[in-house]
Amino acid sequence: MKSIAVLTGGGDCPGLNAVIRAVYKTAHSNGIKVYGVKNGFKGLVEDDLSLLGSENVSGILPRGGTMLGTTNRDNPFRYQCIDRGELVYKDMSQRILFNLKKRDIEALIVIGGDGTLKIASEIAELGFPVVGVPKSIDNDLPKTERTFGFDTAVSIATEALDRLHTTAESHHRVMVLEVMGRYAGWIALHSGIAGGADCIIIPEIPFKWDSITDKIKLRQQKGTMFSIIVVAEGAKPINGEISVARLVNNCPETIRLGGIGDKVAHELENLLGVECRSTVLGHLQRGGSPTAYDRILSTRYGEAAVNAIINKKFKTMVALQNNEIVPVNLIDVVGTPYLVPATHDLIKTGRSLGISFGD
Ligand SMILES: Nc1ncnc2c1ncn2[C@@H]1O[C@H](COP(=O)(O)OP(=O)(O)O)[C@@H](O)[C@H]1O
Ligand SMILES: O=P(O)(O)OC[C@H]1O[C@](O)(COP(=O)(O)O)[C@@H](O)[C@@H]1O
Ligand SMILES: [Mg+2]
Repeated sequence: MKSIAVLTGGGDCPGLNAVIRAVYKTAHSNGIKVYGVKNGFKGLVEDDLSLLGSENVSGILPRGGTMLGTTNRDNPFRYQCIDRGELVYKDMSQRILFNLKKRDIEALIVIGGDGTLKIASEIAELGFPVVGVPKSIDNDLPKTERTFGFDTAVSIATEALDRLHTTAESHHRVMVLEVMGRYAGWIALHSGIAGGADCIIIPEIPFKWDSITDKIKLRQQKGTMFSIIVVAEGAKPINGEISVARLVNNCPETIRLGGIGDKVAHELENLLGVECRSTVLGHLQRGGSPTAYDRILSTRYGEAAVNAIINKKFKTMVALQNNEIVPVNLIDVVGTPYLVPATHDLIKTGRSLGISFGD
C-alpha cells in the first residue's frame, strides 16, 4: 500500500480534523502517502484532491470543522449536472474510480454519517477498497457505541441547559431547548440528564401535551415556578407530525427538521398561562473545538482506519465496542439508524429521578 485518500462527508462535526490528523500521522509512519479529497464526494467527482503534508495537519487537532471541506448534498451516484442547458442527474461512480486510480490511490477512508457511509458502501461494492469512520453529532449509527462529535454536542447542549436554568429560575418561566439529532433522541437524552431537565422529549417516545403540563403543574404545586424542557428536533406529539424547517433539493435526505421547540413553548403558554421561551441551539452544537473525549475517540478511529487498510479489512467501518476499536461490516451500518431503545438505561434513570418523557 503506497497511497490512500481520505474524505469527509455529511454535516461537519467536532473531531473531523483530529481523525484526518491521525490518518495522516499513522499512514506517514507506515510509509503511505495520503491524498485529501476536498468537499466530500464532490471532490472525487471533480478531481479536487491534493497530497497532504505535515504542514497541513499541524495544529488541527483542537480545531472544529474539517480542513477538507464537506457537503451534505452531492451524491456521486446521482450527481447534479447541466447537460445542454438542462439539469440532469448522472451516475459519476466510474469517474470517481478513474480519478482515484490515475493517482495510484489504492484505498479510500470515508469519514461520515449514515448518508455518506451508504455511498461509501456502494463504492466498496464496485470493488474499490473502502474503510469508513463513524461521524455524527447525532450518535445515530448502529454497530458502534459512539460516533465522534456526539460528546462535544452533548457538552454544548448541557452548558446551554445550565444557562437556561438561571434565567428560567429568575423569571419563573418555562424554558424549552431544541437540540439536533435528526430522528434520534441521543443528544436530548444525554444533555437532559446531564443538565437536569424536567422533561426530555425525544422522537422515539411521541409525547402527550398532558404529560408535560402535569409535570410542570406538579413543580408549581411544590413551589418551583420554573421548568426546563429539552426537546429533540425530531420529536412529535402522539398522532401529530414531525416539524420540518425546510426541504433541501438535490439530496436523498431532503428534510431538515426544526420548529418543535417553538411549538412546544407556544402550546404550553396556551395550556398553562405561564410565560415560556424557546431556544434553538442549532449549529452551535456542531461548531468549535472537540472535547478531550472526542479528540481521543477521533484519534483512535483515524489510527484504526489506516490499520484496517494495512490489514486489508476493506468494506468495513471502525467502531467502538466494549472500549475497543474493531472493524464492522460497512453494509451492516447503513440503512437502519441507531435510535434510543425504550428500555435504555438512561431513560430508566431519568424516570427514577422524576423526569417526564412526555408519555
Ligand atoms: N438515503 C441516502 N441514500 C444515498 N445517499 C444519501 C442518503 N442520505 C443522504 N445521502 C447522501 O449522503 C451525503 C451526506 O448525507 P447526510 O445524511 O446529510 O450526512 P451524513 O453522512 O453525516 O449522514 C450526501 O451526499 C447525501 O446526498
Ligand atoms: O446543516 P443542515 O443541512 O441544516 O443539517 C442539519 C442536520 O445535520 C445534523 O446536524 C447532523 O446530521 P448528519 O450527521 O447526518 O450530518 C443533524 O443533527 C441536523 O438535523
Ligand atoms: Mg445523516
